[in-house]
Amino acid sequence: MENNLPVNVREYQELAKKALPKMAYDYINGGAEDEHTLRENIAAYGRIILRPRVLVDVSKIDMSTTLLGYNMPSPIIVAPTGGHKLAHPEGEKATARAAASCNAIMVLSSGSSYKIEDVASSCNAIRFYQLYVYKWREVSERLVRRAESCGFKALVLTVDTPMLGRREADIRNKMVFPPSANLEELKKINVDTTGGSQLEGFARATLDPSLSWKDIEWLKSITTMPILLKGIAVEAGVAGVIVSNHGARQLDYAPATIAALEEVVKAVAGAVPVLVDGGIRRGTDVFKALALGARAVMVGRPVFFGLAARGEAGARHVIEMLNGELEVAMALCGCRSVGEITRSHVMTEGDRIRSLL
Ligand SMILES: Cc1cc2nc3c(=O)[nH]c(=O)nc-3n(C[C@H](O)[C@H](O)[C@H](O)COP(=O)(O)O)c2cc1C
Ligand SMILES: CC(C)CC(=O)C(=O)O
Repeated sequence: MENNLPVNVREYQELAKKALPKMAYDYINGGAEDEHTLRENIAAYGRIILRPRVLVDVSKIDMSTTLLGYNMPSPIIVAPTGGHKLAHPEGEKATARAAASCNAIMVLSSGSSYKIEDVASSCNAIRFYQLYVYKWREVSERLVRRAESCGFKALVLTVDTPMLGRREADIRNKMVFPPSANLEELKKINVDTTGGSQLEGFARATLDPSLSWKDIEWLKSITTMPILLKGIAVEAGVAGVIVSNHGARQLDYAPATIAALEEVVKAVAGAVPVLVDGGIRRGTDVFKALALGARAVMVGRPVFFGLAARGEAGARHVIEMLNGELEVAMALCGCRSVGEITRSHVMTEGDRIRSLL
């Protein structure tokens, strides 16, 4: 197999499907309800066309950028996804090493299989921590403090999950989530599993559905880390926003993220960086997101599939492939740096409709 490595993210997905038990694959791959948004997250990228420039000297391509003052060799970040032990016994430690070897920022999920401290000590890297707010604020507060003392550089507050979306495959499979090492103190909570998915029952029992704007102030009061809001379209005195629909796992019929990006970028008007995730499977997708105003992108399932198929090496290869594809896309579009990727390098559906009027 090592001589016959996958050449794109889709091939990793096929390998992951073969390697994983159905329950794990369905959990990772699935979306909410009709999975309309799940299909749209990808399809909407397909409707954006690139407009290349030629006869530009592209012998040197620089994909580097910055986020919150940190240098990144490329604008690709590993999105927070929970339960990496579902994919590999080394779980988030393997993912962290894969990201670190590419100098890519990884966002560690609140639902990680491994402890914050174990991931932090597994390798040296810039890491962010994704936070869920639990009904017991002190539980979240302790997580924030642990992440901060382990050297995590920013908090990614997920705001689209006051409760879990209805993932029907998980309900059918009676999905059981691997224990989250950081949430030991929530183990004793009574979880009602009559709905089918144990994860959904756990989320209902523990996540705080009252989370609202005022809680951003609370979070600021307990940490000096900058806060990025994930799953959102407005800004509230935070360090950045991430246009995300949680990989289409929460509200079905929410817009495809790439279709919502430009509007958010306009509203934020340069005050803070805007990131996007959901449906990125190609370097050209990253290029399109940057052209529409994203500072950086996050990828979720592709890295998870790489981890499932080939462990740390697979996760690393997925990041490398996406970087390589982005480099080719930039060269073939005549862009030598991310700063040279502009709005005029893409034609969206909206542009096409307007051009017909
Ligand atoms: C298996 C899985 C687990 C996830 N777990 C989390 C999580 O714990 N916290 C979170 O904020 N987002 C979570 N997400 C959402 C991702 O951070 C991200 O928004 C999404 O995966 C991006 O879409 P993509 O998978 O198409 O790249 C999860 C997504 C997947 C697929
Ligand atoms: C509830 C988390 C542990 C995982 C999550 O956010 C997800 O499955 O989308």
